[in-house]
Amino acid sequence: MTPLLRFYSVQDAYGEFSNFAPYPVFLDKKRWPTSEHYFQAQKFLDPKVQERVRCASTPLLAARLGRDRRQKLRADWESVKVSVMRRAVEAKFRQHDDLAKLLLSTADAPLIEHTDTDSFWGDGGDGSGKNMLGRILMDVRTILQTERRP
Ligand SMILES: Nc1c(N[C@@H]2O[C@H](COP(=O)(O)O)[C@@H](O)[C@H]2O)[nH]c(=O)[nH]c1=O
Repeated sequence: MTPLLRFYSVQDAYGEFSNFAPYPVFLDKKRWPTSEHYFQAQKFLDPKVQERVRCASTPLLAARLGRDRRQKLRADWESVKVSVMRRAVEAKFRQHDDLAKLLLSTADAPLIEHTDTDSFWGDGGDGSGKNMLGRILMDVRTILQTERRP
């Protein structure tokens, strides 16, 4: 059995898989400093608010802006958030070949966002979470494996 591969902090092993890792993505005709900036900005439909998130100086500040409920969340957020994340993560790995190679080097290892602060995107710390970010990474890995198979 391939051992589980857990990641979370940018500074730790496989921190490149975190949305906070400093890999810009180009999407919707704009450059986003991290996939987190893109993801958080999509919570809002107002282009001015999106732009404020895009220009946040760190991914943590982008996440704070995205999580600030003084700004109204778009009404359909719950139904679109997984596809938004998929789009951000796929762009990140397609646009940085070093990252694509790192992802492919994990072969068939289960990828787990290991954190007790998030049981939707992460594993909830005890494995009870949905690990949606890990699942999306594994889906992107499958796409890249299929495309690059000789
Ligand atoms: N890595 C990481 C976090 N986790 C990330 O937060 C995002 C989900 O945000 P939300 O849906 O607003 O709760 C998603 O990218 C998830 O991977 N949160 C943090 O505060 N610090 C961090 O280092």
